[in-house]
This record gives sequence, structure tokens and C-alpha cells, in this order.
Amino acid sequence: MHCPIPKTSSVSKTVKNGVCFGKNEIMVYSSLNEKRVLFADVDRCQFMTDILFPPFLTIALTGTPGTGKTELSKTLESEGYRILHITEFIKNNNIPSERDDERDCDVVDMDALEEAVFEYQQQIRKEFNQVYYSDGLTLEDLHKSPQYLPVLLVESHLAHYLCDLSVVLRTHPYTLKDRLSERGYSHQKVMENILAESIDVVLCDCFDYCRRVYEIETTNQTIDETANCLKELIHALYDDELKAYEGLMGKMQSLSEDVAAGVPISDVLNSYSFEDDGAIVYTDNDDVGDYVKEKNPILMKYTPGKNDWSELTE
Ligand SMILES: Nc1ncnc2c1ncn2[C@@H]1O[C@H](COP(=O)(O)OP(=O)(O)OP(=O)(O)O)[C@@H](O)[C@H]1O
Repeated sequence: MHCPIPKTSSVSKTVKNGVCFGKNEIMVYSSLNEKRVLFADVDRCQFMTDILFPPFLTIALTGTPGTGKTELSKTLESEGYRILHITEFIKNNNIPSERDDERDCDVVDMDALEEAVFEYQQQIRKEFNQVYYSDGLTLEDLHKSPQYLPVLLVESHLAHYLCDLSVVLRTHPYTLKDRLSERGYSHQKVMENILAESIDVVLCDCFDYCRRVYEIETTNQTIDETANCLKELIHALYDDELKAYEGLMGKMQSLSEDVAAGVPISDVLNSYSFEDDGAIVYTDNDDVGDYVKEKNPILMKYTPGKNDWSELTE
């Protein structure tokens, strides 16, 4: 790893996953726990763990309006998967929003929403952990029943601003036009949405906000077929993140032992590569690092870039 130890140890609120090097400390942040999971006080050669195990994933199910988020999430919900419907959540929790008459939509206070979702997610993961330990589940059990899978699927076209893993539903703009027109949307609103779908607006946003981004094309599929794709994807993603998490924790443990044995910290840091384990290494607070390189064959099926509808805008 090639990272100079930076001067500052403060970490911005937006850091969701990564390893941060302060003057006297190393901090590993993981989106899997949504909080600091390890802290190393290099001077005292001490590692304090604050780990909730097994990791709990929050995954955004996002996409342009009409691509099928609601329909699909309801299908998975009926099978026992945990879903957070953001539109209902905003209403039930009185999250402040303002009406934008010109664009015929509500604009929500994203800071308030983010905070409320974070609290909700902490609650859900606590409940999950109680079940995990009281029922004596194993890691193998997690895939056996949807209730045991430590995943919260957040359904909304805003979801990718709230999660750092995302699945984008895609639909051919002509099909989308039919679906949105059937809803009685104004011509302007239909055109605005199909233009957004043609030029990948949501997908590009996901790359700005999320660490891992996947895409499912729904146009020529039934709802059940798309639901099967989504299930395959989230189970594979869970396995992959779990593996990365275990690798990262193992490395932090052995790094800790090296430091305790007196190996100079700069040598120790240079001998480990955290990126391989899916962590993003931050050498300053604005550097978001590289995206995780996909190696899992199931996840590769859903990597974005297969749809190019941009010529429709010409
Ligand atoms: N393969 C598919 N997957 C999902 N929905 C599909 C599929 N094929 C057809 N549809 C239809 O597309 C429509 C999608 O509407 P839905 O309300 O689920 O979209 P949405 O993305 O949640 O929109 P919004 O963001 O406005 O809530 C539904 O009428 C659904 O029956």
C-alpha cells in the first residue's frame, strides 16, 4: 500500500467505508456496520474493536420512476425480505418536505431523512443481531430464509443517496414512456423521466454516491424474473461483502500484532493492501478512492454499462 500518513485524523461524516490514517491512529470504517469498526492507537499499540457481527448490509433499490422499484420490493417483502419504503417512511416519520409545483413533486429535507433512516437501520440491525444470537444461527443459515438475511433493501429513487451499495432498475425509455403515460403523468413529466433514463441520470448519481453499483434490466422480463435476479444479486453481494469484511478484520488483527511486536508503523502500513478486501483507503478526507473491482461471476452479470439508450435523445 502506498499511503503517506496524513496530518489530520478527522473524518468527514460522508466517509462510509474505508481506512483512515491519522497521525497516531488508524481507523477502519465500514459501511457494513455504518460505524467505526476498529481503532488503533498506534502509540499504545492497542486495538479496540467495536464490531457487530455478522455484517448487516443496507442496499439501495433505485431507478427512474416507473422502472419497478415498488412492484419488485413488494414481491420480495411478501417473501419475508426486509424492505424500507422511503415514500411511506417520509410520511410516517413526518420528515419535512416542500412542494415543487413546477416539477410536480415533493422535495424532502435529505439531512433529516438520512438521520431518520440511520436510526431505523440501527434498530433493525439490533433486532437482527438478537435473533442471530438467541436462535444460535450460523453464517450458512443466513441464506436459508429471507428473514435471516442481514440485508435491508431501501426502495426509492432517493435510496442511493442513503446507502453505499446500490441496485439500479433500468427500463427501455419507450416502455417507460408507456408506463408513465398510463399513470396519467403530464407530457412534460413523462419526457423529463424518459430523458433521464436515456442518459443514465440515476446510474451516474449512483457512481457519485455509492461504493458498489449494479444494474438490472427489466424491459423484457416478468416481475417474477426480475425478482429472481434481484434475489440472486443481493445474496451474492452479501457473500462477497462478508468475505471482504472477514479479510479486512483478519488483516487488522495481524497488523495489530506487527505493531505490538515493534515493527515501525510505516513499514506495517506499506506491507498491507486493504483495497483487496473491498475497503477504500482514504489518505485525505476528500479522496473517495477507487471502486471495488468486480471478481464475483454472479455480480459480474449485473455490472452496469450494458444499456446505451443515449442515441434516442438525438
Ligand atoms: N420486470 C418488471 N419489473 C418491475 N415492474 C414491471 C416489470 N414489468 C412490468 N412492470 C410494471 O411496471 C410498473 C412499475 O411501477 P412501479 O410503481 O413499481 O415503479 P417505481 O419504480 O416504483 O415508480 P415510482 O418511483 O414512481 O414509485 C408496474 O406497473 C409493473 O407492473
